[in-house]
Amino acid sequence: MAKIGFIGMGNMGKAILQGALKEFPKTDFVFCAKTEATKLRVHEKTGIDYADSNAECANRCKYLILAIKPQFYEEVLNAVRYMLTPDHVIISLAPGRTIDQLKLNLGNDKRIVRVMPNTPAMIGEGMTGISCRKEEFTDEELDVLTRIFSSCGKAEYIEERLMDAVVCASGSSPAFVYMFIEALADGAVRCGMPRKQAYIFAAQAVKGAASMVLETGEHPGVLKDQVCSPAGTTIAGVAALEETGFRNAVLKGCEAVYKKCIEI
Ligand SMILES: NC(=O)C1=CN([C@@H]2O[C@H](COP(=O)(O)OP(=O)(O)OC[C@H]3O[C@@H](n4cnc5c(N)ncnc54)[C@H](OP(=O)(O)O)[C@@H]3O)[C@@H](O)[C@H]2O)C=CC1
Ligand SMILES: O=C(O)[C@@H]1CCC=N1
Repeated sequence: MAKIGFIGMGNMGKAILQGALKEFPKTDFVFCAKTEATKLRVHEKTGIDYADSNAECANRCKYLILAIKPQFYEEVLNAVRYMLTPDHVIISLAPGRTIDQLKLNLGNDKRIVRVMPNTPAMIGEGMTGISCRKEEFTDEELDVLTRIFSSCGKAEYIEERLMDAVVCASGSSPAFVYMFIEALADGAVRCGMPRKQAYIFAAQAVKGAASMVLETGEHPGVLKDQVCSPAGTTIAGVAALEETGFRNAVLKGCEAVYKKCIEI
């Protein structure tokens, strides 16, 4: 099996590497980062070999994962461009960068995969959208891609036009959920619960509710109705949230994410 290379070992690079190490032997990996400090830290922790430069990293792998922030793309692509061949599988994590834009930059003969993971990948509970022109890839290559991203949670192939929606639904949304958990815990603290305990109760409620949606396959509205007793506590809370435009606030958040994807 050919090598899997990472350029960037921050939040997402480390999370994907951690998952993929369960699927592939250590010797299959090589990485590069900007600073020596990151290279040494990751090498000491994982035993994975690192490259001296981004170009060397690209030269030593077949699957190249670009785990850098979008603002560093130009710099990194300029450094690796002449090492990339049509045999490389180039995997971009950047929101908003289309396959066409990347091909325009790197050459039409280059094969690009767009993925949108999320930070729960760090604990094997990620959700990743994968998009590529499948006809450009062999079954073995598609299998390797699935294995890499399934190793850190769920992974699904989607049409590229849905990539910005994936950023809303699962890429950025963990931040919204953490804000919700924080707010729930504030509410419980206000009612007298110690803060540490409040985070556990709130987070477990969110985790349990999410698992109910996934495991029962029920419509979220039906599951909500099961919690609301007539003239009970929950419906009083639901009514208050609706007054403040709770759902609309979330829709507005998603709209802002979507707009930023287009702009970026
Ligand atoms: N964080 C998230 O929730 C998600 C992020 N993404 C996408 O994933 C990508 C990576 O994001 P994230 O992991 O959060 O970013 P981080 O800032 O956590 O990590 C970025 C990494 O890139 C390295 N880097 C920066 N410049 C260079 C360079 N010139 N050459 C080589 N390496 C470089 C940094 O090196 P060093 O450590 O040495 O500074 C660092 O290891 C982005 O495109 C982001 O949009 C996608 C989904 C979710
Ligand atoms: O905020 C960002 O741009 C990245 C993409 C999705 C999550 N984090």
